[in-house]
Order: sequence, then structure tokens, then C-alpha cells
Amino acid sequence: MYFAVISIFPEMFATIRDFGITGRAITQEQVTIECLNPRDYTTDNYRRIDERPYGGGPGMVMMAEPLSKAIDDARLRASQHGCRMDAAHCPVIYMSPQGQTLSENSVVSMADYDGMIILCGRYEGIDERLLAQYVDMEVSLGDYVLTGGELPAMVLMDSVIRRLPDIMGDDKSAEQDSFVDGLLDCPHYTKPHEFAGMAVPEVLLSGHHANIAEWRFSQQVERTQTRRPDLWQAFSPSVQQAKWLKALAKATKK
Ligand SMILES: Nc1nonc1C(=O)NCc1ccc(Cl)cc1
Repeated sequence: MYFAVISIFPEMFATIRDFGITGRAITQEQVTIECLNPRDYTTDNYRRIDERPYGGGPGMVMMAEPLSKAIDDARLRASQHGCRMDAAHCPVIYMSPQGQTLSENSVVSMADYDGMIILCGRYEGIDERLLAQYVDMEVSLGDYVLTGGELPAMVLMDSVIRRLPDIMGDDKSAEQDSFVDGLLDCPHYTKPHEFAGMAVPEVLLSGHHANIAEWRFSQQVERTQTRRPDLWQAFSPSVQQAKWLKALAKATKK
């Protein structure tokens, strides 16, 4: 999958390029991340990418011209990487609190794209005419305001890369499917057997995989019911999960 990020701080993206699963996806050439700096598309001596806002007010606004040239170049490079250049296959995504809130479901569908071009804003905002002309999708991490779009862009790329095929190996399915089903994750334990006077739940040491799977599901149910009743309301169990729920209901009735 091809990612182009438009940002005045390209160095920030070393965070996902140089470490962990996202870094490995790049070395294994499953993922390409290119950073394009709008400053490289300016024509004046000061390499201006921001100006005072029309209508007055505090701060600066990012100018349309350098961003439009950077996005045009990103589109060219995306097509050279084999991306089909339309909104359904390689959208221009703008990270902002005004966008649609990111969820695991939308991450899963975005993993099907050939690529994406992610626009990272700074200052007070980006000239609206640039957004109108180029942006296919506005995405928000949540209702809080950061100093720029770079961290949101890295969160988006990290979550999408994690859902690409052959990235997470075979252990992905277990923990991943549970959350995608709309339940919170179960607790996890590892060595040593005892920590701070607390042991590990016996069932996890039993080697009884069916009981372990049922116990983990019951923990997910309990956590989701207590911490996220909204998710619990929306939850639709699989056939196996419905069987476990029935058994759980019986057990709690006794
Ligand atoms: N919450 C969020 N979810 O996605 N992005 C955010 C966010 O706060 N961006 C900060 C931001 C975005 C655009 C500009 Cl021009 C300046 C700062």
C-alpha cells in the first residue's frame, strides 16, 4: 500500500517508518511512505507556506498554492506506484477535528485502498479553497484539538497498516477479531506466574483451549458491559459467541 503525506515536518514520520510492525512493513516492501514538504513547492525566497488570515483574527493560515502542487506531485507518484487515481482507490484525506471519527470498521475498509494521500495541517487551518478542490475525505481521531495533523496521520497509517494482509502474522486473528466484533479486549497475562502477590487466572494455565476461549470472551463481555455500554448495545454475537452468552446467562442465574 502506498502512503503520501503532505507535511512541513517530514522528520516526524520516522516514528512509524523506523520502528516496529510499521517499520517492518516498509522494509518488507508491503508499504511505502513518502513525505512531501509543501515548502519544496514554493517559488518565493522565503519559501512561504502560510499567510495572515483574510478577515483578521489570530494566527496564520496555510496557503493553497504550495499544498496544491504537493498534492499534484503526490498523485503522480501514487500512480507511478500503481495506484488507481480516484477517490475510491486513492483518496486525498485531510486530518481534522471536523472529520468523520475514525473507527476500527473504517480502518478495515481503508485497508482496501491502493493508497492514500494524507494532508497534515498546521497553524489555524488550511485555505478552504484547497480543501474544496482536493480533499475527498476528512477524518478525525476524536473531539480534541492537536497542534497539527501529523500525529493523527501516523495514527491513521498505523491502524491501516496493521490491517493489511500478511502484516500481523497468524497471531493477529485472535485478538484482532475480538475487537472488530465490537467488544473490548480481554486481560492478558505472561511470566512470571506471580506478581505483586497476584497469580494468573487458573483457566489460562489449564491448557484447555475451549475453556480458555470461553473465559476470554466472558472477560470481554464483562469489560464491555461495564466500561462501554454503548458498544455492548451495538454488539451482535457470532454463532459461537451466542452459545457462550447463553451458557454465561445460565451460570449467572444459578
Ligand atoms: N482531533 C484530530 N483528529 O484529526 N486531526 C485532529 C487535530 O486535532 N488536528 C489538528 C490540526 C488540524 C489541522 C490544522 Cl490546519 C491544524 C491542526
